[in-house]
Amino acid sequence: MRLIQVADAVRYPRMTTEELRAAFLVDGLFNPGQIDLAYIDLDRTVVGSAVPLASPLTLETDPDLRANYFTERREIGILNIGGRGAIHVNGQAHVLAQREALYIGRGNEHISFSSNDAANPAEFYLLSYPAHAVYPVAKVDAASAGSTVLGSPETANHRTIRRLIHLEGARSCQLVMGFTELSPGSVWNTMPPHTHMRRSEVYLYFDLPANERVVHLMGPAHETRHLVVANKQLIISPGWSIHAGVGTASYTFCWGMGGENQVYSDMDPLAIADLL
Ligand SMILES: O=C(O)C(=O)C[C@H](O)C(=O)CO
Ligand SMILES: [Zn+2]
Repeated sequence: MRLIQVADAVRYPRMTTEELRAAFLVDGLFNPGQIDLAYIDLDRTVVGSAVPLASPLTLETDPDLRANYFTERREIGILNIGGRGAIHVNGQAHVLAQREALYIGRGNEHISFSSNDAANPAEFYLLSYPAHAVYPVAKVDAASAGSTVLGSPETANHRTIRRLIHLEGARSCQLVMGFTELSPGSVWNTMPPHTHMRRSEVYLYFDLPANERVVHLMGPAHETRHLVVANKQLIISPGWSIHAGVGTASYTFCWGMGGENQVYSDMDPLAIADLL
């Protein structure tokens, strides 16, 4: 498992583009026929992907976790961004269509992934944090997701936020997870921006055409930087950083958070005019 060491707010202003990308951007996920995992030293986040082809893939523990099995002390949120597939938890199959999610709580020893059609494989995105208690395995489909429409076409930020794992939905210890769909013609996410020192956040950008990019903004309001992000790349956002972006085309992104407060609306809002 790769280890990613995130930079702090003091070191961050002097970092080069290459250093910023190494500390805050994760790529190389979603390899066909593989499970890929990365451990981030911020809120002990594990991100990963599973793309099963003809044979199922089993989620093994990793020596770095010093755990007998992956969810011995962890919970996982999983969003399928590919074709139809199934997640098998202790022998029970949970079928997930595209954009459906599964919460797996602590204490589930046997987890594997399969695709219905190897030619159009499921692409499971995994986001995991330590868990202190057991919450039940729960599937979340589009109909049961909480949704909020924000922004407007005039400001190119019209979008639908879909909350999958949260206080009023599938319950968890610290994970809060969902995805945001940009409406056709809208390209801005999370603008005006916010921070939340109580939680770090991870953004996985997807459904972005191969030659298009998202210019992701990070940093404290008075010291912003950008990261140019391609499809299926992921951004790590510490509590002190804004997380917003503008695409050269519409896209979708999965957001997920870990920390000590699961209230989605617990944000410290910033005005656009505060940004430097
Ligand atoms: O477009 C948005 O606005 C978002 O999706 C915001 C994220 O959900 C977020 O930052 C939650 O803290
Ligand atoms: Zn946020």
